[in-house]
Amino acid sequence: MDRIRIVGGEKLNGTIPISGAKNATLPLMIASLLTEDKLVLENVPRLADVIQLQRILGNHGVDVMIAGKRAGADANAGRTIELSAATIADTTAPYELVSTMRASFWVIAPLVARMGIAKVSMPGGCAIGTRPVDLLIMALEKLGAEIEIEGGYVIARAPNGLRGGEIKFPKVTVSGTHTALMAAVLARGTTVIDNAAQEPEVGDVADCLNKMGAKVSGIGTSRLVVEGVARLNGARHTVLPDRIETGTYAMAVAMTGGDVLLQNARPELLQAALDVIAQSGATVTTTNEGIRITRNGAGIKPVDVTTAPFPGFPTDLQAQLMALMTRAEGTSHITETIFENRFMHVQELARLGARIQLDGMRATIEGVKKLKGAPVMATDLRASVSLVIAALAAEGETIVNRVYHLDRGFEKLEEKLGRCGARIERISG
Ligand SMILES: CC(=O)N[C@H]1[C@@H](OP(=O)(O)OP(=O)(O)OC[C@H]2O[C@@H](n3ccc(=O)[nH]c3=O)[C@H](O)[C@@H]2O)O[C@H](CO)[C@@H](O)[C@@H]1O
Ligand SMILES: C=C(OP(=O)(O)O)C(=O)O
Repeated sequence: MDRIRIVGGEKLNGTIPISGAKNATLPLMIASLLTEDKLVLENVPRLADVIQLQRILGNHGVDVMIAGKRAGADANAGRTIELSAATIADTTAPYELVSTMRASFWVIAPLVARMGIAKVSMPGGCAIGTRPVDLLIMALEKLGAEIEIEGGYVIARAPNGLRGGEIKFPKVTVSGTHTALMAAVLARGTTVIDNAAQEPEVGDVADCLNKMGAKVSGIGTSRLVVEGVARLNGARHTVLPDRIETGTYAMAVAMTGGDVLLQNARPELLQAALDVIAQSGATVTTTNEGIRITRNGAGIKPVDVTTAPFPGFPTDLQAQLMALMTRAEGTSHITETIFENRFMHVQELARLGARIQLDGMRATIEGVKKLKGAPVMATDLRASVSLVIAALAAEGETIVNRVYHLDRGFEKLEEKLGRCGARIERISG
């Protein structure tokens, strides 16, 4: 199993190119199931999750080509992928494939919308809470699907097709909104999705669906209106930049000090996080090329932050911010409101010398003068990268175990940080 070795203490200086967003790429790939024509996606990050989803879609009969080559021939070949679901070979998504990644459950919506039936294993994904799918099921039922749960599978049936309906989510859910959207685009009549997630990745998927001939309005707001159409066509779409990768590297620079341009990053995708980074004492500047983060000399200031759905501070940056606050000059508070068990990084950060107390969903972080390297274990995607951030500022060597978590969502992490002066390497095997 690969590990990452970091020797802390170096400032970061240089340029980090920001990849396409994982959390947009996955539902965009799944949207290919909605049409017989070719969907071409550009700026696709080469990540373990993307490769796993290629396998899952392949199982349904989707032909996936990467920059002109067949999927699997050269996983690192290109950032343009072509997905062609001319025929759907299989409407079942088996446990072995779905259990590793939560987003793969979302195939349920396009499959039932196009084929009238889908049988999908209950999902896996990051261990950050119970992560139920009741609201996804509710959305499908509102559009006329009949749902049965059997042997760990959700079976959705709509032999006569889905019909438009009113969906009001009792809480903001990204997965629920993706599911509702992908089901509604091929339903007969109008669907209204209230309290829809406004996360930029949802907007990106809705934009792509419209390029495919869907009629979605209200994009970027909490009320989406979808006029169903009989069929969708192919399209070409460029995945938006990854705001979580952007925020992660911004916090890494705020942690180590230095001066880094986050190339292709778009500030409007993470304004709440950039505001917090600025409050912490780093300078955030928007340039034509992206976002520049600098911290030279000034100490890290404590902050008080609560995670919230977009446009609030994202839960996917909570662990990284906590790592940054371990070195703040004073006491910080971070409250997690989205996932009930997203504090797995706390005990690992403690191995490096962090002082963090948990009281339910609220963490109190007392900044320390020094962190010291240690062996640590990655527990989930964002928790793992928080350990990298802490290690970059820790004295001596840190070994991060279970790096496969990082590989799910951070493309070329060692290379991107290494080019900016970090002492970081992957130890294979
Ligand atoms: C692949 C992907 O895009 N993952 C992101 C997505 O996850 P994901 O789409 O799974 O997160 P949701 O927005 O759906 O979940 C938000 C909250 O709603 C709850 N809930 C959700 C569905 C449901 O049927 N019932 C229910 O109670 C969840 O347990 C959670 O407490 O959005 C999260 C919140 O921004 C991010 O942290 C994840 O990185
Ligand atoms: C939690 C995440 O992913 P997933 O929803 O796939 O578990 C994430 O991207 O931070």
